[in-house]
Amino acid sequence: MVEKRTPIPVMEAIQKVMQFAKSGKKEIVALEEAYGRYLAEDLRADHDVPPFDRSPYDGFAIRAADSAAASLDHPVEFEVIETIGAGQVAEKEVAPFQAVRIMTGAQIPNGCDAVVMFEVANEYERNGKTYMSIKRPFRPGDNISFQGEDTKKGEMLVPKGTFINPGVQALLATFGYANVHVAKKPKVGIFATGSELLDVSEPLVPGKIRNSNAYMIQAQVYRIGALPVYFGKLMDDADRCFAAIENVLDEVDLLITTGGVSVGDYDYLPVIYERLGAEVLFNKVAMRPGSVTTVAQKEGKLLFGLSGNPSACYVGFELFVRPVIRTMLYSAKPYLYKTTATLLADFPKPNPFTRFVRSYVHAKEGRLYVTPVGMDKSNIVTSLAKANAFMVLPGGTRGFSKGDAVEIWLLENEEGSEQ
Ligand SMILES: Nc1nc2c(c(=O)[nH]1)N[C@H]1C(S)=C(S)[C@@H](COP(=O)(O)OP(=O)(O)OC[C@H]3O[C@@H](n4cnc5c(N)ncnc54)[C@H](O)[C@@H]3O)O[C@H]1N2
Ligand code: MOO
Repeated sequence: MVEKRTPIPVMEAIQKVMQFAKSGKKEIVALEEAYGRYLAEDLRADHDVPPFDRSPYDGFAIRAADSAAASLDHPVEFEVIETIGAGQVAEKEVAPFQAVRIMTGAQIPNGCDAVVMFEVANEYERNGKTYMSIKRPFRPGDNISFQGEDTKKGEMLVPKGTFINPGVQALLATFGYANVHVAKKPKVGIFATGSELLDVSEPLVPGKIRNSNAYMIQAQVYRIGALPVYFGKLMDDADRCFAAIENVLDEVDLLITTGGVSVGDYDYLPVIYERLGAEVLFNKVAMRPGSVTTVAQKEGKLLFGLSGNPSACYVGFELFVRPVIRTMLYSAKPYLYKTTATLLADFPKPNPFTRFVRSYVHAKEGRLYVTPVGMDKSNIVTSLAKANAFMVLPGGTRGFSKGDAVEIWLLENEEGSEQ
């Protein structure tokens, strides 16, 4: 007799898994190697940026008060006493009605409090001296890039868990972080199970199919910033599966298997979890696809038994594995980014279980629209290639119609959600 499994709600299943999600290890990398990693420490500004008042334009630094009487009819004249470029500091004291020729990025000379752009000044020579005149007054602070206007000392720069994108990279360089603490990439072990599986380069023979899950899961692992370790495929043989899995368990931070979790004669994962002495957290979830997703833990290490069916496998990864890995990478928002969109086609299927429909989301005139892609069955591969989101239809609902507002979870958004 085949055991009868009781499905648990998706959110409950996610919570059960997340009880075992904890922050991962850290390592130090050189800033130039840090792109694409996740910060493992909060970074605060240890100085102001800009670190001094500076000129945002090429022009003349003046004392604004001297320009008060300037008008079209009565220009005010300044003697230009020196020139400074970015990286140089003025050497002379600026007296009333004197100016310093200043280039973009140079420190504002002591006593000066405004910059006149070259374009609005008239520069000329007289008796071997340089002068410039202006035809309007300037206020203190005009055309000054102030110390600390970007960031003040002590402010939070980037919290831990931040994805180091080119902008973050620039910020870290600005503050002198030549080396940064990043999350060590969790090692994710992967086995594909099934005697029907062929390698990608093998020709098709009757009854066999190519192993697509291994490649898909490795890419999903890379996409969220972890390191896949593919151990190959396993035949449907309980003893050999057990030995292979037990053998690698110490080497990885978590383990994913695909296939073999349903109730068929060759679905050996339940047997293997038992032999390993692992606690099964659940073996049936009220979701489609991926209802057979099984998760077990052994001494806190999570073992994800994802479905063999490609779409079910994909969904199981994004729902259960992703938030665990993102938590290991210090993210406070480890879940797929959630928002709503307008449905562009009728979706008449009823939803006894929560349904995750592989969909394509696009924006038009400031609104998001969602279209289901391909067939909505768990063995379908083509829909995965077109999907950039899941349309999430709650369990217990009937069909949905074109024009309905529906929940969507974005697959390619770097920013995640808290829940
Ligand atoms: N009597 C029942 N049968 C099934 C049930 C059920 O509740 N009662 N659930 C069905 C559902 S839903 C799903 S989903 C599948 C899940 O089966 P498994 O996760 O145990 O996976 P397998 O049986 O090993 O394979 C399913 C399917 O996927 C193909 N496959 C497997 N591995 C790969 C791979 N690496 N790359 C590409 N395709 C793969 C495999 O050939 C099968 O066609 O069970 C239903 N049955
Ligand atoms: O687990 Mo199956 O994927 O519900 O279709």
